[in-house]
Amino acid sequence: MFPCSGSESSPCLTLRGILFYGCRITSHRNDLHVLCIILRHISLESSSSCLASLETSGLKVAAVDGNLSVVHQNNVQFDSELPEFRTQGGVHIHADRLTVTSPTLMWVKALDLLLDKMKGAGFDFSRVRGVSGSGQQHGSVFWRTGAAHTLTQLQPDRSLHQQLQACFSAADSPVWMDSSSAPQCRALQAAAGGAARLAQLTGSRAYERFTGNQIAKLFQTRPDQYHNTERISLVSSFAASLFLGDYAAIDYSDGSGMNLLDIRTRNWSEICLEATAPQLERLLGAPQPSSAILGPISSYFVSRYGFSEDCKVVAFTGDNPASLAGMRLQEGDVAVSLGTSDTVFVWIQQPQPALEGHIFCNPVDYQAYMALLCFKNGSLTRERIRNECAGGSWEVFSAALRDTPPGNHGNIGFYFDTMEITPTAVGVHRFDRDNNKVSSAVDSQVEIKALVEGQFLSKRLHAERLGFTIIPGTRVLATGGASSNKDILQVLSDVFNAPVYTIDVSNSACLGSAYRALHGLVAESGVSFSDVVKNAPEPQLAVTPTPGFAVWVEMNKSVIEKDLLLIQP
Ligand SMILES: Nc1ncnc2c1ncn2[C@@H]1O[C@H](COP(=O)(O)OP(=O)(O)O)[C@@H](O)[C@H]1O
Ligand SMILES: O=C(CO)[C@@H](O)[C@H](O)COP(=O)(O)O
Repeated sequence: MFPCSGSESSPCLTLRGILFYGCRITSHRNDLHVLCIILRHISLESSSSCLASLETSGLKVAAVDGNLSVVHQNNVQFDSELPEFRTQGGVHIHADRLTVTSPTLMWVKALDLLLDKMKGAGFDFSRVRGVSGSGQQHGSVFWRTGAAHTLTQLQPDRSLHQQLQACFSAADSPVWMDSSSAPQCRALQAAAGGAARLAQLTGSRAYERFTGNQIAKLFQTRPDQYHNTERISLVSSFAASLFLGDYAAIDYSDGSGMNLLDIRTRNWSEICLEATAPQLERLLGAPQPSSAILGPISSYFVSRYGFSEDCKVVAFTGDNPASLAGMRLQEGDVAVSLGTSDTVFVWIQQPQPALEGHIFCNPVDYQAYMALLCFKNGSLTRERIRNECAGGSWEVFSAALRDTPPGNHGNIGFYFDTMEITPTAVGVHRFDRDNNKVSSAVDSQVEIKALVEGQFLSKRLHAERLGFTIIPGTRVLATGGASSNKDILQVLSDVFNAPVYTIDVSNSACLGSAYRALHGLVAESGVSFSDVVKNAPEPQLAVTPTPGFAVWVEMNKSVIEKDLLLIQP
C-alpha cells in the first residue's frame, strides 16, 4: 500500500487541526489574502493573506500575502490560556484511562479569543477573501437538536461561547487519543464481513478512535444524548460550521477517518451506517470534495470582526491531509509529522488497504489517495522522558542525543506509556546490546537515545512492512512541534538513511490550509492545486544521515523487528 507515488505536480502541505483561509486575488499579488485556522489542538494563522488551524493542544492562525509569505501569526494554547477547562495537552483523560475527550466549548472559546487577539493586533479582516482550515482527525462534535437555529442567528454583540453554550448534546467531544470503543469496533467488523473487508471498503480496519465507532459508543451508552442530536461534525467540519453559520459538510479526506465512508465511491457506506447507529446518514449530511466552496462567511464575522461579505468558506479537512497538501511530496518521499501524535504518510495513486495503517482520500487530487500510519506515544512520551532524564529541558535532551553514538551501543527501547496504535502494544520494553530484556537503562543519556531511535526504527519498520521503500533520492519531510529540534531530526535521518527537510514556516499545517483555501477559490474554474502552489517555497534541507549508520540499521533490522513482534500482546 505504501509505495510513494507523489509527484511534483501534486504539492502537499503539513497541517494538524482546523484551518480557515480567506483570499482575494487581484492583479496585485500582494493583495491576495488567505485566512487559515487549524483546530487540532486549535490553531489559526493569517497574513496579508490569512490562515488558521484548530489542533489538539491549541488553535493557531497565520495570514499570508499574494506571494504566500506569512505576514501575521497568532495562537491560543488551551491549557494555559483557557485554564478554566482544566485540560492537559488540550484533553481530559478519564478514570478508565481509555476515554479521552476535549470540552467542545473550549474550542469555541478559543476561536473567540484568537479572533479578539488578532483584532487587538490590528489585523485587517476585511482583506480576507477565503477561509479554510484543518482539525485533529477523528474527533466528533454532537450538535443538540435546535442548534442550527442558534448557529444561523448569531448576534454580533455576543461571543460565540456565550451563544453556543446550550448547543451541544454531548459536552465532551471524543478525540483521536480515545481507545474506549473496542466492543463497537468488533461489532462493526463483524457486520462488514471481517476486518479485511472493512479495510477494503473504508480504508482501515476498525480503529477505536475512528468516528463511527465513537458514535456507536455514544448511541449505546448515552442514547438520550444521541437522540437529542441533530447533526454530527468532525472537528474540521465543526470549525467550518462556526465560520459558515450553518452546518458544514464533512470533506472526503477527513471523512475517510471514520470507518463510515466508502473511499472509492466517496459516499457513506450503507453497511457501516446501519451497523453504527440509527438515522446516521441524516445526522452526518452528504460528504463533499475537499476543495468545495461551502458558502459565504457568516454575517456574524462580517459585523463583529469586519470580514468582507464576499469572503468564502472552503471545506475544512483533517490536520494530516492538510499537511500533505503543504508538503509538496515527490515520488519516494515520506512525510513524518511530530506533533502530539507522530504520523508517517505518503501520497499514493492506488488504494491498497491493509490490516495496519489507513488509506484516506487525497485532499488535493480527486483521483489519488494518501496512506498513513499513526503512533500515539509520540511527543507526550518524549516529554515524559525529557522530564525524568533531562530535568525537563529540551536542551539537555538534545545534548544526550548528540553525545551518544548512532546505535546507542546496542541499547534500544520501545516506550508505550498508553496502548499504542502502531503496533498494538503497551508498556516500556528495553533491550541491551545482547538483546536481553532489561528493566532499566544504563544511564539517562542511553535512555533518551533508546527512546528516540526506537520510535523512528518502529516507524521505518512499519512503513516498510506496508510496502514503503527507501530509494536513492528519498527525502523525509518533517513537520510538527518536535521538528524544530535538529537533534531529533538527526536521529530520524540516521534511521531512515535519508536527508530530512523541513518547511520554513512555524506552522506548516496552517500553510497547507492556506494553499487549499486558495485552490478552493479557483478549483471550479479547473485550476489544479499544483498550479496554485507552483511558486511556493521549497522545503529546506535540515540534516543528512551520519555516514556508516545505514549498515548498522540493516544488520539489526530483523532483531529489532522480532523485539517489536514479541512485545505485542
Ligand atoms: N524543542 C523541542 N524538542 C522536542 N519536541 C518539542 C520541542 N518543542 C515542542 N515540541 C513538542 O511539540 C509538541 C507540539 O507539537 P504541535 O505540532 O504543536 O502539536 P499539535 O498540533 O498536536 O498540538 C509538544 O507536545 C512538544 O512535546
Ligand atoms: O489520529 C491521528 C491521525 O490518524 C492524529 O494524527 C490526529 O490527527 C491528531 O494529530 P496531532 O494533533 O497529533 O497533530
